[in-house]
Amino acid sequence: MARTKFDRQVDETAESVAFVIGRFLAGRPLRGERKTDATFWRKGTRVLPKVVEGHVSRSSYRAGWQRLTFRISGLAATGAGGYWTLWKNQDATFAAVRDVWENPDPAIATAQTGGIGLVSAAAVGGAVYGLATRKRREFMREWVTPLHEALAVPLGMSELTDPRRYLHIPRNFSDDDAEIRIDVPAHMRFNEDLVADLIVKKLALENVSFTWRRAGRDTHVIVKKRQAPPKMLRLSDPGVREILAKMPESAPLIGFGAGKKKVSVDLDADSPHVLISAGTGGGKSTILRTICCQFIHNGAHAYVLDFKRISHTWARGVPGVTYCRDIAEIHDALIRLAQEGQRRIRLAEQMADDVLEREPWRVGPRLVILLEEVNATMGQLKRYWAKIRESGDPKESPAVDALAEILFMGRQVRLHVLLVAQSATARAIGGPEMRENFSTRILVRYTLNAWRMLVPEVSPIPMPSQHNGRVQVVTRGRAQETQVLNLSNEEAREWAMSGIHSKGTAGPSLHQPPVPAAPPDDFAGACNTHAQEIPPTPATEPPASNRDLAAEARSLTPSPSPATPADTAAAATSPVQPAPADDHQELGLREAYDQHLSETIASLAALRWARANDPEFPAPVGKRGTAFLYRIGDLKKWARNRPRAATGTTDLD
Ligand SMILES: Nc1ncnc2c1ncn2[C@@H]1O[C@H](COP(=O)(O)OP(=O)(O)OP(=O)(O)O)[C@@H](O)[C@H]1O
Repeated sequence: MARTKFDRQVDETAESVAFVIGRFLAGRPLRGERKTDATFWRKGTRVLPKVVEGHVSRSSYRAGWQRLTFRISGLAATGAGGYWTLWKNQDATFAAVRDVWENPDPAIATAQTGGIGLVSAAAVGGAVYGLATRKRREFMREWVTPLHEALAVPLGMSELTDPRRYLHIPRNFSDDDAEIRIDVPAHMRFNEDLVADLIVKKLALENVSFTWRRAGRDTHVIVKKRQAPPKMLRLSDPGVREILAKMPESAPLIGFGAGKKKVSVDLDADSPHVLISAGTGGGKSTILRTICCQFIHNGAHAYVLDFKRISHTWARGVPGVTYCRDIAEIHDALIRLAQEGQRRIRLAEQMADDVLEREPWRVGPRLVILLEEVNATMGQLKRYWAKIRESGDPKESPAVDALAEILFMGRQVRLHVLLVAQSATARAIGGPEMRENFSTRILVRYTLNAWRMLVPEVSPIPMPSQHNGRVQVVTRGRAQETQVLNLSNEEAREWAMSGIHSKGTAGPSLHQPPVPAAPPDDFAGACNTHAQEIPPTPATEPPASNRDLAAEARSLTPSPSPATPADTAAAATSPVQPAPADDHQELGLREAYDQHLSETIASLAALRWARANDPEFPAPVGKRGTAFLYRIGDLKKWARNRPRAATGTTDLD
């Protein structure tokens, strides 16, 4: 008997139903098409090469038994639910349906209220979920997905494969004992070296080992750190003190990299300035302490511009350190330092190139400026200037300009800024071009945005480590993971004081003493009478350089001054000398400063600051227009008698 079309359709349908049931029970995809290499017992790790487009759902990676369990549970739950509502409680169900049918308004109102509640809950839940998974998404976007995109083709895998299925990368993969596992296809058609190279480059790894397993079905590679920097580095560790002592004068040790490799920053060879970017508690003060005490040990002079006032207690009273705590001091110090830089440039211009090359110390001793919390300090400097500036003064803070000027000065002037920023935005450091002046950058617990902004030339971004003291030191376009030498306050102090400055002499300050007769623009000459000579720096700095130390001998901070011979003479003679005739002159503050006080007071800004803040400041004796007039004799007397810094340190404590 001939089969009708209907019979054939029945057969085909029965066959399809049988297949679906078979697939259902076998835990295979119900549509029949296998998309991944998952089997009944094993989860899938990758999409099959024949699948070239379309979405591959998560369930496609599940093992057959998992799918079967899921399906049976689903069926059982549906069956039980149906039985409960439609069979066991059928009267109640029908009554409820009838009520809704006859009087739908309450049900609609409940649904509306419930809907609004549900939508609100979903929105809040979505926002919370978004925040909670932000780090994971960033991790996928920055490291896992790019690695997958690089590896899929070389490994002969479909690019549709979900990277999480075969790239097992822990979130803390930069930790010393972290282990990365990558499941690779069992076929032998890929190049191990190429794959290893891609992994190193895409995850920005250093010093890692690869352990391949190609035999059998569980084929994978394990990537682990072969050599990591030490977990902790202290001065008391064997050999560290000796290494520190042998470091070149221009290149203090920052710490150790992988394999105990010394990591240092050479201010003469690499970059004259160093940028340190770290969040609070990231170890900024430790890094500065470590670097700075080595410079002082070797004869440099440090200017600690510490708006927070207590970041570097180790440096208090250390010879060769000028500690500027309040904003007026920082303002003045920056201006003076820029002036000193200009003086050095002029001096360098007069020297033959080869002399400058051979004897760089001739321009003066190394001056290291520690600028803490640049973001906050820049803001304070601007506000301070807005408060003290008078009509006719430039709008921009001269101290901010002075910092920019110092940063642009070359390494020949031996003025170095160690600049610390919690978030070193281009604006905070004076514009994006300023970033170029820091060819050495130290980043700690950075965000990806901070890295992109500060180190755009190094990509991919190394995973930041949470380990205390673990930083990335970037020089010449290369990032080195480094464990920073952790010196305690006492050790840093001891190291700073055990070097050149320990030879019984105090370091100079930026103070200009109240002695007359120095030409106003001769910074060095003006200070010679005040500065104490620093003993020669062994090997690196011949004695000749020290004569220039007078150049720095101006203080911006008031504190009682021990009597140097010059000071004593000035102090002894000044009060008893009869006031010259012009002491009766009445002048505005600017004229008074320009004509009479520029030798005594660090800057016009300092004079204005004193007027606003010092209760001893002389009262005006008249007015010209809107400007107050002061008696010159009064101002000179006040300038002579005001408290000022001790020679060698401007530490107020
Ligand atoms: N090199 C290091 N080795 C070991 N631990 C370190 C190191 N550097 C910093 N730490 C740890 O981190 C802590 C904070 O360091 P530090 O005070 O230098 O950070 P900071 O960024 O200056 O902090 P803040 O912003 O609060 O001033 C230290 O007390 C120490 O425990």
